Amino acid sequence: MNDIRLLKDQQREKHPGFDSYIECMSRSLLTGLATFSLGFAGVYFLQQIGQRYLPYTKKVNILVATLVATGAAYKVTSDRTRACQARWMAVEEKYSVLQDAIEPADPVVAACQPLPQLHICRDKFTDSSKYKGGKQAGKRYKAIASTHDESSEQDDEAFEDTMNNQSELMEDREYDSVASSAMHVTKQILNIQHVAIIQPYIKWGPRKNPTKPELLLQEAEALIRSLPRWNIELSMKVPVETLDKRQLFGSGKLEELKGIIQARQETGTPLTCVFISKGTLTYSQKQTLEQVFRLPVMDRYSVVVQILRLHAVSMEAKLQVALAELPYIWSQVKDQEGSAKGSGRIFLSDSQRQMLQLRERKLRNELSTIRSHRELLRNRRRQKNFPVVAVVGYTNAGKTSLIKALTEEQSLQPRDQLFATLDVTAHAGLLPCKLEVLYMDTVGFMADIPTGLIECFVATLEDAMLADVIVHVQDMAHENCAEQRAHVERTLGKLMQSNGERALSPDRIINVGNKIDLVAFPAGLPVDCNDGGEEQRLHLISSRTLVGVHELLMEVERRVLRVTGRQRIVIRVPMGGQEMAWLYKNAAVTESAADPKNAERLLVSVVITEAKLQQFRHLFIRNRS
Ligand SMILES: Nc1nc2c(ncn2[C@@H]2O[C@H](COP(=O)(O)OP(=O)(O)OP(=O)(O)O)[C@@H](O)[C@H]2O)c(=O)[nH]1
Ligand SMILES: [Mg+2]
Repeated sequence: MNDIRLLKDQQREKHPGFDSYIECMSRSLLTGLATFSLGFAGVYFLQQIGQRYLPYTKKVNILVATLVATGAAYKVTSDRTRACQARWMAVEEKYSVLQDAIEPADPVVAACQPLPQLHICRDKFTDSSKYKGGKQAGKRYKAIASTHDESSEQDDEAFEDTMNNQSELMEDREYDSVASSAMHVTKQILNIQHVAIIQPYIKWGPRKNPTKPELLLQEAEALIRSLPRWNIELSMKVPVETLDKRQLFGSGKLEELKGIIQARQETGTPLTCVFISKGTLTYSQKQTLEQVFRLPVMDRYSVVVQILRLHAVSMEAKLQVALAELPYIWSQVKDQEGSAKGSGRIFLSDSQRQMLQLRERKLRNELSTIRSHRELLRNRRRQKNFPVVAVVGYTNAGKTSLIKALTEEQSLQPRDQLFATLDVTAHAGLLPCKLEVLYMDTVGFMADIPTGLIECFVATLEDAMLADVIVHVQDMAHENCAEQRAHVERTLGKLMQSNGERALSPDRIINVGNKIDLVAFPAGLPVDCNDGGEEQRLHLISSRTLVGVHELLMEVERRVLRVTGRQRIVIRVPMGGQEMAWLYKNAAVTESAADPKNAERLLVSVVITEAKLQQFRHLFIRNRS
């Protein structure tokens, strides 16, 4: 059964008109069958009447009726089948015309190998809703998130319905062809890619990047390695005067690069695309470079989109990626229109523009529905009074690994890939005092990612910004640790400001230096990573070997209790009284033992907020006295 489905999917992939063909053929067969039945019934009926006047037997009647009905059915079916074929061809033709209209007109570029298509199924997350980490974790999270009332279940059902509608947006062939032509990204990445990476960098001047070109190149390589089956065949850094030139590189440099790529094509594995590690290439830069290299050219934006598409598991992440693609396509359209020496060919037809506008509206609507659901979940969490600890940091710093170490949730799968986590997910964990907290895993930050791309993910960080405590994970083994830290702090600060959230007080932030197992201590520790007061102290840990994780857990407990105004106290309560039930409901009971001085009383250790403690006093202690 699966094979048939796979075969059908392959046909659909190859022939856009496949669906209409199948539909048409089924209808022809049904019409043939109906004609046969009607024809048979009609002729048989006439023959029955004629029998009165003609000397035919019943057998002859049936024979004649069958012959006439078969003839009629054959005629109708063959006519309809021909119509079917014509329609199929028309749909195929329409798609090929559409492709021609948006593919580069240059025959050389058109002859470039198409980008690969990979069917990759990832299952890092257990569910498309707001938690990950296996059945058990799912259950725990659901228990935490749910208020057990009917209205919340109805909300969830309505939400599920909305989710089903959203899949339509994901299956839009017209959009897919526009996106693949504008960004060279494909919906399914199938084949092996052989990539040449070129890292342009400004050698001097005010626009020089503070990060060393070697590190920029390393990051570009890490981006490509995040795509399975994409192989790096060549990688080089190229100095440029400015990143805005029409052909990006000077003419001499361009010739040199062309020579290197050509030589490579003739001797080694043929390249399938060139990745220019610049945020966004303008339309004319891309056109020029594609013509020179005779290969499809991708920029950081389109490579990141490809990675995001691969890692987006939940519907929210998929919608966000879909929305993140639109600014890029529009910017290419704008560039092409603005370019005086444009080829004169229209990049997008009017109907395609309308389609993009409509798509954007729909995506925004769907996302706002999801966000209100997220807010609902957040409110439920607040009602339940669980402290929330958000884990943030540069991509690949080890956020997911740290949560795995803190919660011992085995099903979490950290991966050595950039943007492996694309959903904000919650994971329950216990502090040493037995207080339950929720750790939020978040999307990683990255420098030199165009704002349009990241903006769509900002909303997912809302949970992080509203968290009680923020754990900022830094990769100590990365050469660029200090710059990465500064980038995360800058971005977080900006996000807080633009959202009007409470300021990011140092009290709420715990700085964690991860991967110390990879660092030769102490020389490997960047000097500026450990300055600042006690609050900004860097907690050195290894999520892999678990060194320092317990101490970090103690620190998380200390901060959570302080920031949320909770305290650990021991209360003496009567055995079997209302007090105990009240405490279980309103505080975290961490231990209870019989009171050695009074057999009728219990000593209960609780973690409780000041407000709840006042309430307890008011309800029970004052009444007693
Ligand atoms: N040696 C070592 N490797 C680590 C440590 N922590 C994480 N890693 C590795 O670093 C890689 C990235 O880990 P993740 O936990 O997925 O990182 P992340 O920050 O969640 O990454 P994104 O979700 O992609 O932003 C994985 O290969 C981990 O195994 C550590 O303490 N030591
Ligand atoms: Mg992660």
